[in-house]
Amino acid sequence: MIEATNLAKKYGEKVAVAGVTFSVKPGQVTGFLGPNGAGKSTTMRMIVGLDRPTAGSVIVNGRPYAEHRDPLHQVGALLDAKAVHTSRSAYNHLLAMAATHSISTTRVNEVIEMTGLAEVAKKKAGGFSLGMGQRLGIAAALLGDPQTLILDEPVNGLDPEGVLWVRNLVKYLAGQGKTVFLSSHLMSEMAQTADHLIVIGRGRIIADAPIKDIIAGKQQTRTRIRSQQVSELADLLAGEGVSLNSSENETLEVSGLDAHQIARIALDNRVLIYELTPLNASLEEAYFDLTKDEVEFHSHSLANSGGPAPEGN
Ligand SMILES: Nc1ncnc2c1ncn2[C@@H]1O[C@H](COP(=O)(O)OP(=O)(O)OP(=O)(O)O)[C@@H](O)[C@H]1O
Repeated sequence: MIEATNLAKKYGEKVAVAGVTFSVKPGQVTGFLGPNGAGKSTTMRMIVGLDRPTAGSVIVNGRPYAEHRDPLHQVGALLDAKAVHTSRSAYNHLLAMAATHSISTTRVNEVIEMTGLAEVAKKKAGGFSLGMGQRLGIAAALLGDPQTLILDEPVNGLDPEGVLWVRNLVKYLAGQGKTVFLSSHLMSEMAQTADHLIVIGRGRIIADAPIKDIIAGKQQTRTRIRSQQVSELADLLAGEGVSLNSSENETLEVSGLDAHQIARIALDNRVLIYELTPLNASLEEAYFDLTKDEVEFHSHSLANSGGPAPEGN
């Protein structure tokens, strides 16, 4: 269990975290989402005592991280996968960690197996690919079989098999009653992994709810229609509160009317429809809705910038 109370961090005049109160509960996967610079890493770093709060407090499993006598058994964290001795092998890196925390060599071998590092364990970590580095960081986080796991962008750089593995691993650990807190920018992945979400923007919590409620909170559901008479149908459906979008031939996306209403109008007007699909709002849409005013670093659309620079110049 992680409990933050009015937790705040300023770097000089820059407010990175603006006094957040939340709890991350055991037995479920809690996702931590937010735009670049929103304060996710800073919050995670404060949880494990790597950054000192400017105000407020955070406790893990009942006490501040630094007050635990067996920290690796309490909290496993992956915060910066590059934070290893580059000249040490993965095996020796984990062995050194284990030795200073009374963890057996058997457990070192176990986490190496679990994370798929067996073949490269004796190689220098400095030569690892991004994905291998991530696996080593996850191995280190799991070393003490901790009650609470904090993973900052754990799937960054992992191949599809690795992404699936992390998803299954964190779900399994949550199922064992552990507390799992992870950040990711991959919405589809988060949607499949997390039970609960905390969304942060400009250092403030903007949502803290079960993921299904966050997706359901996206107000307008859309329906996709396919028909050879889309323009006729569009005229029939148009009205106040209805929005219509036709991006493909014979296809119309409608919001403001449900599938039943659309079917009724089509039938009454003898318009033949060959597809009528309610489109569930995605986490990505809900996320964009929630964070649209909170993005610090905006990208420019390709349409405005004239597209990407041509290659080879
Ligand atoms: N050591 C530091 N010194 C000064 N400012 C910092 C420092 N670390 C973070 N910040 C600033 O604090 C804010 C929050 O940063 P943080 O890294 O926590 O965001 P984040 O949500 O993890 O972003 P990202 O998704 O890009 O990793 C940003 O504006 C960042 O520039």
